[in-house]
Amino acid sequence: MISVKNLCKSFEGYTAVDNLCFDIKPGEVVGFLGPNGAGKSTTMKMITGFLPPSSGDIQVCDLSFESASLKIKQKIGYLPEGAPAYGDMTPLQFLTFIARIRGFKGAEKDARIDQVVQQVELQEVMDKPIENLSKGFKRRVGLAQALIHDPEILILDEPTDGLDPNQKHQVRELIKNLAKDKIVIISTHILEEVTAVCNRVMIIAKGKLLFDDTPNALHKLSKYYGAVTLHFSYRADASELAELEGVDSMEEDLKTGRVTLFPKPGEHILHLVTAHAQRCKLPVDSLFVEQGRLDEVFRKITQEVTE
Ligand SMILES: Nc1ncnc2c1ncn2[C@@H]1O[C@H](COP(=O)(O)OP(=O)(O)OP(=O)(O)O)[C@@H](O)[C@H]1O
Repeated sequence: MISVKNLCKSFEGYTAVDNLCFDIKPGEVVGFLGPNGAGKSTTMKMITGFLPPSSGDIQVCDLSFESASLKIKQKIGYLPEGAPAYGDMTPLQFLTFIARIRGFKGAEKDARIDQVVQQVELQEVMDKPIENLSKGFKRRVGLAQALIHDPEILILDEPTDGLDPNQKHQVRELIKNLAKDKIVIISTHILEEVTAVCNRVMIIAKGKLLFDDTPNALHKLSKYYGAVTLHFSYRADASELAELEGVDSMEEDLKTGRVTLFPKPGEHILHLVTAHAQRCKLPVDSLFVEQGRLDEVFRKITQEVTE
């Protein structure tokens, strides 16, 4: 369990983290979302013990950094932003170095290294200098060092930044497949990532916590949640759709040719829209219920404090 109370961090008078309060329980995969400079990395650095808070309290598994800094650090695996590593070492040398620091020796050390190398699929680059590796492999080396001691808590700062779509998918699968009783905190700029891997979302802007709930609750804040969007194969008169019972309003995107129908509160309009489209033989080539648009919700939530 991580318990954060009234956490603040200032840099020469500038408040980067402003009175954060939250608890995180085992099994939670938390996505930290926020614009550039929101305070995500600074918060992560304080939870890992890398930076001291200006004020406030952090407890990790009922331990505090003042009295049990080392014990806490043993429980945490941390991938800092940019996955820093010693570039002239090979992954084998780097992971051996980290494993020793984490207290592993002999056969146990070798077994831990083998396990993480397989987990993040580093086999083919183990003897190449890290500085010569692609971004994706560098990031995987960073993940491997964070996982080497099988920590209870994993803190990953932008783990998929700069990866290609296949590599992003692999890292997300890896995070999803981690033991279900771990705490995982990831920071990301990719809104879809939170729905892909997280079961809790925190949105931070200007150091303040603005949203803390499930990805589904975030989707529900979108004005598009539950709306029905159609596309016609050629231009057609959609005005009667706006008159259907249960439809509150209609939005037409002239660029894409898409028509979106917004339901009245509490109404489900899919069956009405499909029935009308069939009856009037509208040339519909796609029709779907919107899950909510995260970019719109993110803008709405963060604009209030950034304006
Ligand atoms: N060591 C430092 N000294 C001075 N200011 C700092 C320091 N570290 C962070 N800041 C400032 O604190 C604010 C929060 O930075 P932080 O890196 O935590 O944001 P972030 O949400 O992780 O941003 P990004 O998404 O761009 O990585 C920024 O304005 C940043 O410039």
